[in-house]
Amino acid sequence: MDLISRIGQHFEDSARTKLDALELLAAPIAGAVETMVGSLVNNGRILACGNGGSAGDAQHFAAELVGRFEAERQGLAAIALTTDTSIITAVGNDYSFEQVFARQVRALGQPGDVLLAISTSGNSGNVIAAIHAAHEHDMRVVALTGRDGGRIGELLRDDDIHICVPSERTARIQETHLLAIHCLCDGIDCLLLGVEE
Ligand SMILES: O=C(CO)[C@@H](O)[C@H](O)[C@H](O)[C@H](O)COP(=O)(O)O
Ligand SMILES: [Zn+2]
Repeated sequence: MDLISRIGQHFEDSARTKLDALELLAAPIAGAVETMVGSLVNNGRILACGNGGSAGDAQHFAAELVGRFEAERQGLAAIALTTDTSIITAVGNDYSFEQVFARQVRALGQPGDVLLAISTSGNSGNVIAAIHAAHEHDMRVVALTGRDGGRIGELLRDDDIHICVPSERTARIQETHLLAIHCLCDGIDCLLLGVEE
């Protein structure tokens, strides 16, 4: 396949994955918006974590809450647990890489806060450990996963929210995660500000 055809295939696959996911994901995304707004209006914070491309997604989400998405509003309390290389290297070096997010959840998380846990496989050990830490702190979890949801899908509680992209391909799952993140940002603004457009 030549490059132009490959690129066309990526565009088509990406668009199809997103459209196919709509029916399955609209309700959990809406539920996640309500969960996050419920936390934010009660002085809660959203902590976000993930590895690789999902670390970028965690930071993207936090930037749009602390900064802004499309509407002008006050900054909202979100922290990406992926950005402080001193914390990540110290915890990874002194404890284990599995603890790099959990340690931060235990240090920063308060009851009523929300953990946004992002993993395309649903099997990353440090994201799983962060979910356990969040549960210990009476935090609810919004999990963005893919494939069959992996181990994360099995450990979520009834009041957590699972947004599981029905695809087997990491790139497609990540692309749909970004769409879901923008839906979260838009929904949060909509509920907080009554933004219609
Ligand atoms: O962005 C990509 C692949 O598209 C990679 O950086 C990817 O995020 C990394 O391999 C992650 O370690 C995968 O972890 P996960 O999504 O399975 O939790
Ligand atoms: Zn990627």
